[in-house]
Amino acid sequence: MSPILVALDYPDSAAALALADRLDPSQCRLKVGKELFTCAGPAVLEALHKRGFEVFLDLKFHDIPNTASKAVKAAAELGVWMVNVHASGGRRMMEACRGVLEQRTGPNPLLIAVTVLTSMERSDLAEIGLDLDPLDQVRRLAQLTHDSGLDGVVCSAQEVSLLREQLGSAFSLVTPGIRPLDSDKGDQRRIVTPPQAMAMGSSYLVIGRPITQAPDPARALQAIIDSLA
Ligand SMILES: O=C(O)c1cc(=O)[nH]c(=O)n1[C@@H]1O[C@H](COP(=O)(O)O)[C@@H](O)[C@H]1O
Repeated sequence: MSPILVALDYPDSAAALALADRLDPSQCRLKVGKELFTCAGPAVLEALHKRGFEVFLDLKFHDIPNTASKAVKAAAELGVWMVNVHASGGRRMMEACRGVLEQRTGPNPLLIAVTVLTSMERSDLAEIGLDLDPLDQVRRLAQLTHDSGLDGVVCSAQEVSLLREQLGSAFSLVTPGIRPLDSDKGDQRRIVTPPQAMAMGSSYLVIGRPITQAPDPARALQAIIDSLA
């Protein structure tokens, strides 16, 4: 199994399943985010599970502890492999989310927290009142996530080597903002190529448009996997 999580950012389940049918569940996992889940709901997860894929449900819960933790529990009951929250929801929110999973019997998803979105750079942080380098905020939120007992964080691969030193090898580092050299940056800002991201210590690479918008997505995925060898 490769470390690649393909982001199924599609407006309906037909388009998402058409792509899934061109991919091999032994080669990648799939990510279902806000757009697809809002239009297609839990049925699309069931359809992907039936095809043998493990799914990262990326809804980035960010709410009061009671609400966020109940949403995490509902996600766990859908049988997903990974689920996420925003670390900026704070320690009590993250501990409550971990707590509901500990109370369940049966398999639990990996629970990870988004630090600073990979679409943000220093000037974006300044506008929301955080006058600091994204790296410093990522390190702070990753430490808080770790201390709250979660399994890992979402960050840019640009931050991965320092986080590995800070938090050790067992902590999952999930990195979007991945761009092969020949692909468009789009709205992403803190980007890294797939081989660099792996070399720096990413656990998983989240890749959307460089695969889904390619003329032949299965080939684009294979080329990225080959580039990691
Ligand atoms: O949590 C995420 O997956 C995520 C966090 C983040 O900081 N940046 C980020 O791009 N993502 C997601 O990763 C995917 C990246 O897609 P592409 O930019 O098309 O490769 C999208 O589905 C985003 O929602």
